Amino acid sequence: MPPTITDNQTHDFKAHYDCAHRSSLQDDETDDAYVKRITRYSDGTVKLRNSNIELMDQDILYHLALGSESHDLQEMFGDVKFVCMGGTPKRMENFAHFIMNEIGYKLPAGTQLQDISAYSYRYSMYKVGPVLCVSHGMGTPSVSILMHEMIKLMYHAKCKDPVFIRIGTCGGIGVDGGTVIITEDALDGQLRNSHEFTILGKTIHRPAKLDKKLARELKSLASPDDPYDTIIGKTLCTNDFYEGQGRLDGAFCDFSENEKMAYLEKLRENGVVNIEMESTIFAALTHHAGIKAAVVCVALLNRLNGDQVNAPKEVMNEWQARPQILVSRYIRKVLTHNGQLKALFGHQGSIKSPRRFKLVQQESQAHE
Ligand SMILES: O=P(O)(O)O[C@H]1O[C@H](CO)[C@@H](O)[C@H]1O
Ligand SMILES: O=c1cc[nH]c(=O)[nH]1
Repeated sequence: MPPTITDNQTHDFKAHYDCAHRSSLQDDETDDAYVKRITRYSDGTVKLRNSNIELMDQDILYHLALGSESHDLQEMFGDVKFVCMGGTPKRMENFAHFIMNEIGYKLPAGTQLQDISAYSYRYSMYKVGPVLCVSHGMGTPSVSILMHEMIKLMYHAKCKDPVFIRIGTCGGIGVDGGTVIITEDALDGQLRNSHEFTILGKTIHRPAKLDKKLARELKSLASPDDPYDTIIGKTLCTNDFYEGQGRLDGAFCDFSENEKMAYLEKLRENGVVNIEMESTIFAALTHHAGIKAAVVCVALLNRLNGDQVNAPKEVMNEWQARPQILVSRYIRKVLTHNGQLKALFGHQGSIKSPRRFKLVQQESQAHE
């Protein structure tokens, strides 16, 4: 059973979590080995931490418009290695076109990229060989629902060791608009490195841990030739864009500009470099599922200078391509290392290709 923590214990959740968790370990078992044992079969395919699912005749992934009986999920998704997520359907469609070009993937003759989840009218999903590109909407509830269904999809499809990456936007703290930020630790509104869940009326916390090695690997793929900075730092995850992020320009505001600035300075002193709205739930659920994950966002503004997102549309489109370029370098690197890029797609190429993004994006917009 996961640890249960009551309200007055939340300050001590880490000790409590560690204690409950340690009691499940077998002799001499490390934490990593324990998580691997309960979340992976011996061949690396995803194992669910919920035995109810195995007992069901069928599992309907309602918000994806897919089902374990209505679709051959293993045939459709069994080769997926990377699940890339971001807020908007358009961003993920653009990314699908971009990554298709980057890995040289060819769709079967006469076919086009299609939104697999179109009939859910909730999320959009595109598949480009081993890469799934999925929109997750805004905020915790939307991401949480998607994550449950994506993790179950990985299980039904028998995917081996998938990597999940959120490709997002954020407000920077002391960093210029256009800076790419890789999350080191995701913090909640009270600066705790966990996500708070209310389950059966009880408050529990799950650690919001991302894969540090993956974060460093992504950082190493930033090129000195990139005309922007790529940094690693802590990310604050809030439940709101306006008051929740200390903005003065919401429909309501009961704090002063001085109070706002003192709060943002406090965040900065705590190593927070950006604010967005999905990182803790994304980190907590991937960690709980034993899935390697990262969050890469681009800052749309420096919150120390203001609240309004007012960069021109073309500038913002170019900024939003930056995390996608970094993630595509990573995907190419992994596929190249596994010999898959050449074997699957007969294509090697270079892993640094920011200029190509614009072309692919323009082509995809021309198809709208
Ligand atoms: O750009 P995406 O990934 O949608 O994410 C960010 O943008 C939204 C707010 O504008 C929030 O969901 C925040 O996390
Ligand atoms: O300031 C910002 C910009 C994008 N997304 C956020 O959540 N906050």
